[in-house]
Amino acid sequence: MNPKTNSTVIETALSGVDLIAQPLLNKGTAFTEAERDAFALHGILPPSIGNLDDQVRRRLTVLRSFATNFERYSFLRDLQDTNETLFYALLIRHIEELLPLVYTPTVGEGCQRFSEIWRRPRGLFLSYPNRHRMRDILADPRFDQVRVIVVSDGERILGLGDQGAGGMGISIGKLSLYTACAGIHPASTLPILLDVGTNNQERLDNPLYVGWRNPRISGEDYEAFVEEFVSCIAERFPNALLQWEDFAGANAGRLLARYRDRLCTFNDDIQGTAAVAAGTLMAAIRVSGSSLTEQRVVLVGAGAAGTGIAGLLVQAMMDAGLSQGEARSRFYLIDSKGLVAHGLRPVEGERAQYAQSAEAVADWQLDQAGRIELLDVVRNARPSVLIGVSGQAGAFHQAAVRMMAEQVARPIIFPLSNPTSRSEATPADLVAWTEGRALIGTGSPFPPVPFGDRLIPITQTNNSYIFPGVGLAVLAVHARRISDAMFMAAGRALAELSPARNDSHAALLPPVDQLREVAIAVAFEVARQAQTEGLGETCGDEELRQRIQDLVWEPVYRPYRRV
Ligand SMILES: O=C([O-])CC(=O)C(=O)O
Ligand SMILES: [Mg+2]
Repeated sequence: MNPKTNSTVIETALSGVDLIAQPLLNKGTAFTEAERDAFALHGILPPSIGNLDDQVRRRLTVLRSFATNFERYSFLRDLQDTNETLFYALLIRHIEELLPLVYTPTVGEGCQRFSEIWRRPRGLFLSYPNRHRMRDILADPRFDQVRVIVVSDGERILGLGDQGAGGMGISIGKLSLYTACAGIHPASTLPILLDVGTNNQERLDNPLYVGWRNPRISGEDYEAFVEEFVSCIAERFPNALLQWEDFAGANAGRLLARYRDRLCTFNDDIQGTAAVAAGTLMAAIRVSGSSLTEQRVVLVGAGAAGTGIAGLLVQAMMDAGLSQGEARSRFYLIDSKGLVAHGLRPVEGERAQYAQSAEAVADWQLDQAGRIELLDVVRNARPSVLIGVSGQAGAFHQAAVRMMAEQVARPIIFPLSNPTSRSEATPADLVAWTEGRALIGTGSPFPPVPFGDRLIPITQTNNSYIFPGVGLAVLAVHARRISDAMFMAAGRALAELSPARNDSHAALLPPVDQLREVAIAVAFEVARQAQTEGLGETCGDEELRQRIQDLVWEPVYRPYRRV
């Protein structure tokens, strides 16, 4: 194996079915006559010799013929495990059509039904019963080139909750985007699922379930297991990037805080979501003609993503001149117990920093349960920005959105929960309730919404605009750590690329088919920030551009030489 990044000739000792069985080396019908001679492939392959273009066309035709997106997802997963070059060529050339299959929303169903379609191993399952073998499992020389790892414990998959071992689907999907959007070589990526059991009774009762059939371990056992995992990763991959994905709220924040100074690591749901929300917000306020420091932000969902967004935006407001106290007072966090405010209820954890004071809400209306709900927050706080990371479909209800639209000319509304079924509101409703004035960003993709004689584009405000570029930056300058300022740089770089800069009717973020250009621009700014903070190797801008470019792997068939 060991194909070198973009090297022209690949040397391999494999031949015949062994060569074809390697997804990174397999070319299927595109093996040439000379290669069929040299690698003993005659007879194994049908006689017609094709090429990548033919293969992309053929697969696309088959893909489109399926009845459901889940079948398409499953077909693509199979293709990834049999011919990765073709998988990525297809994905990159048809990214707008395929991204929603490989990633949100369909990846959600892919995780829920993971056991049904499990066929070939991809990535690593590190299960609790195997905890003493972790070091040995990771020692496999197949992983020598690994530079980017995505790990999940499957407890909070998108807004779909605990999927146990099915969470592997999310680690695989995220890493596919590192390759599709940033050109990170597939051989340098490793999806990992920490299988610590599941509390999802449907999974536990399902005879097909492939995970460890046990309730989740928690407390000290869980902490010790994760500690062992991190120690093994730090030892085996001292220069790799470790991305935490879809851990449940309390674990997500705590693990990030514990490990962010020990290795090069970040949590995508906290920091990636925050950066894309901040970048899209900066683009939106330019359209609305207001400034960041004037915004009043209501956040529905006060878990790790919510406090991550608040944290980054508070910092951005402080960079723009507000004091910390002033900046924090602009935020209204709402969780399942209503507004997070002192005097009304116990307030603890990260969210306490953003709790409104008892005086500020003294004469606000409480509901029968003694809570302050969204409608009363909107009535009293008069927000200009409403962001949802709650996983609750319908949380942005008509009365609240209509009231917001009476109070501000261009309400900025981002229902960010995934997949589509968990979006806090549909863009069509938001457009209708605000007479087309809302500036909308959604976590999952939505089609444009017709309004009067125009079509309003709906911006997909998804982490995929951020993390691929962050990964590229880390590799380009061998970053040792990842700071919040690096995510701020990513958000700002993204805002600079907004099509709405030149046309206020355009989308807030570039279209999905420009994700590769976005990743390169984001990588450059993130890498420079790492250099400024002394967290990565320094070099001039020209060299940095070249380093980034040199990392970008293209899915094309390269010639092979037998060794
Ligand atoms: O995967 C996505 O689309 C965004 C994300 O991290 C999440 O919703 O957990
Ligand atoms: Mg996530």
